[in-house]
Amino acid sequence: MVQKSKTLAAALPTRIEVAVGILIRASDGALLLTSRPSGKVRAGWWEFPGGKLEAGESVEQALRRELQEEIGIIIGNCLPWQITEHDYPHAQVRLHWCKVTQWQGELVMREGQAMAWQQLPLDVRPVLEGALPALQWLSAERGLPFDARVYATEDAAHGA
Ligand SMILES: Nc1nc2c([nH]c(=O)n2[C@H]2C[C@H](O)[C@@H](COP(=O)(O)OP(=O)(O)OP(=O)(O)O)O2)c(=O)[nH]1
Repeated sequence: MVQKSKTLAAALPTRIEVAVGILIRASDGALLLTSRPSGKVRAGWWEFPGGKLEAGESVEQALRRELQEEIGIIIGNCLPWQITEHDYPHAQVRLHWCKVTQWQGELVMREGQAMAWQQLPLDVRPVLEGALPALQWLSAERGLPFDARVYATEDAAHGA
């Protein structure tokens, strides 16, 4: 039994820790979505900006670094919100969701992404499945209905 558990543990892929920022615009509560750059898995799909934690980094440190590197802003706050997990064929991820309401600098898409300020329900498609729980909770917070089926469909048009 011991040997079997060890083998099983060795076979399980490591869960990847990801820091994700929900940027909320003060004037109207809009949410920032960005498209995944070419060269990445699911290129062109829409997501909230963020990325993987590097060794020794906290969620806030990783989010601060990723948002500076990818969209050119320096965040002023990082309010931990939810933690979710999702299993993709390419990776098993743990998503650390933070709300961000203050930042400095102009948004610059440094990896050739597209960006869109969005109200719920989102107009952009397709959206990463791993982001759907966050969209569901955000919708609930705003008293809005949520239907996961309208997101993440392969045949839906890209972008709005
Ligand atoms: N940023 C972000 N990642 C998400 C969301 N939903 C979701 O499932 N993910 C997943 C997709 C990826 O498997 C993982 C993020 O990894 P990534 O490859 O984009 O990270 P990264 O920017 O550090 O990229 P790299 O250095 O490996 O090129 O988290 C989301 O809303 N935002």
